[in-house]
Amino acid sequence: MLCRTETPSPAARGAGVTRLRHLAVRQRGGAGAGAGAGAGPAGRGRRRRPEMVICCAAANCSNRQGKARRGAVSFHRFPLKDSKRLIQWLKAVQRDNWTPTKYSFLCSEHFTKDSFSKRLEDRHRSLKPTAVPTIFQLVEKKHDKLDYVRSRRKIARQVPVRDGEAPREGGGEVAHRTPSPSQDLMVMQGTKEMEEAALQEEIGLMPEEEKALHSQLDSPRRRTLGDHLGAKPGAQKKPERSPVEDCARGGWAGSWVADRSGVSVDDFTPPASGACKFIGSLHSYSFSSKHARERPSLPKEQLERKRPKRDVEPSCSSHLSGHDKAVTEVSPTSSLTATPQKPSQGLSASPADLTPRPATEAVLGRKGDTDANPMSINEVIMSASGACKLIDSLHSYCFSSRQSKSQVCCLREQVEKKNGELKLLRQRVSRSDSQVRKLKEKLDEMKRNSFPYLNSLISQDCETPQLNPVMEPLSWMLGTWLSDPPGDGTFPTMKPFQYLEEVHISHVGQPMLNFSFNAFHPDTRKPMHRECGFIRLKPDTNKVAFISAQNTGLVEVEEGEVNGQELSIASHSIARISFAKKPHVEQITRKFRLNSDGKLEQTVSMATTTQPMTQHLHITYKKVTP
Ligand code: HEM
Repeated sequence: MLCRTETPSPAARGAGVTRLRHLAVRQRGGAGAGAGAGAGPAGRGRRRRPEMVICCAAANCSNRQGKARRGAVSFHRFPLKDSKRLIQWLKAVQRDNWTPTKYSFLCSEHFTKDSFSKRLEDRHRSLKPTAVPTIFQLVEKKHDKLDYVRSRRKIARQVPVRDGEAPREGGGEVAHRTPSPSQDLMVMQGTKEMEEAALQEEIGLMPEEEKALHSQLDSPRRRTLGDHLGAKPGAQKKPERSPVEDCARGGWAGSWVADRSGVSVDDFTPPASGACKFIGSLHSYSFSSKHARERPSLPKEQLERKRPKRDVEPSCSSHLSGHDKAVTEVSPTSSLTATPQKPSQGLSASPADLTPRPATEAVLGRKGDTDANPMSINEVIMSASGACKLIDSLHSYCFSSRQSKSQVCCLREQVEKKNGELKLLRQRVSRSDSQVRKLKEKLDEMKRNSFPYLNSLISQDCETPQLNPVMEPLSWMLGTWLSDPPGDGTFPTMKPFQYLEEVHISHVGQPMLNFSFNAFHPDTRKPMHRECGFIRLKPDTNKVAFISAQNTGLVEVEEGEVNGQELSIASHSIARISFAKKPHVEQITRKFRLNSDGKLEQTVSMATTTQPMTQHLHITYKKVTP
């Protein structure tokens, strides 16, 4: 008897043993199993299916299918996909080290009347979506495990093993199944890390109280999984908790139920399949809701494609292998009181209330389900125990998908970051270009305002025009010159003085030179004497005309000759303003010479009305522009 009563009173233990007898396997054609109690017309096919008897998982409750008047007691699945409500149920049940599976039921006696939404004509009851069991006869826990083990050992001796198969040591509940070594490996490896990661993620979102409950559920799973991982190779792995296991408390009867050896409490806690069960019961909620709800009828080929390629499958897959083998040998039309769900049903449907149904309906599915074809191996795997397997597949797929998405997100972030940086750079360059454009426009505007003539005329042709050939003999005078050293001023009527002077001699392509002489005080730099005018050459001669206007009101023309790099001229005509200061100048002579050191030298002499021709100025200039 696999029943785990919290308080194994003698009566309860006796009831448990009695219930265990109902676990006898009913396999058509199975020598070791008698005719199934529920075997009906549906059980006449070539394949065999296990029979199951629904029993209540509540402690100290012996209700099972068929015990009471039909319809008097209904059985209801644990809300495995509704983690909040599941926790409420588990709190109410108060079973230690126990995890409900899809084959775990509570009978209607643990619910108040208002927990049921309706009572169908066929006496099936339907729980309200929010229903939580509240009616329990809780008992003390002492001796629980010991009695439980005792009862189980007793049951194990009573349950036949597979047809023609010798009892095995350490076989676990599914004694009649013989997984192959490769199938055994499926429980040894898998997606434990994935499950743990996802588990932690989910638990991390839970309130502390829920975490504690999860921890309570998680603990045996880990221990058992670790034990199995450390098991010797080839040893039979604990199968997924099957209907038999879940019925251990209340009287499951399944064809694979047997325990040939002494078993421990762990045998009835989620074994290697625990991780999967846990996922199936709690953690799978999110994944199944995400994936299965969106794709409730995920084709098996698609599932196979999405399942990670590896030699072994995680968690409950080990016994699934054996289960697979066993199931393929049983009749597809065997009577099943609790119908294995197809993948779509198992994942998309909410934890369905399950009251005993006719065998035919159970095999074919719910009313209206016309899929009466025998299920394939994969379907069966995903049916009888395969919710976990399917969840694992989805889980793994989801996890790997998450990883891929994460990588994609990382890449996308990098690309976006690069794009962002590039965009900023473009903006900066654009701003720079714009600023340069604006500055240039502003500068042009200032030029137009400050030098309207240049802009309108001279600036249109900035290049210096070629010197007119007529002026070539005087080309050595071209340029800007600065006094170096300061000039010397003298005259008999005045004290000697010094002065600074800047000279510009240029041309604009015309047959003449333009000049300006600007004298400044050497100390104060204040402007002093200034004059400007033109120098012309008579074409094809060395005759030069010097035309000057001075700021003193004197206008004069000097003429002379250019010989080499020396120009000697003397006043030809002098005019002045009517109010010019006296003494008036009457004659002027000048001499320009380009010295060997590159300096320009000028000497000015004059005669006034009071003084004979006497040197007034002597100065040398250095050239400051080409
Ligand atoms: C060809 C050009 C120049 C002529 C024809 C000229 C003519 C004269 C004359 C007629 C006088 C008056 C002399 C007197 O009172 O007895 C004079 C004075 C003077 N000149 Fe010139 N001068 C010339 C260039 C310069 C230059 C380039 C300077 C430099 C700063 C200069 C500075 C002076 C000074 C300081 C005096 C004395 C005070 C004055 O009367 O203002 N002269 N000049």
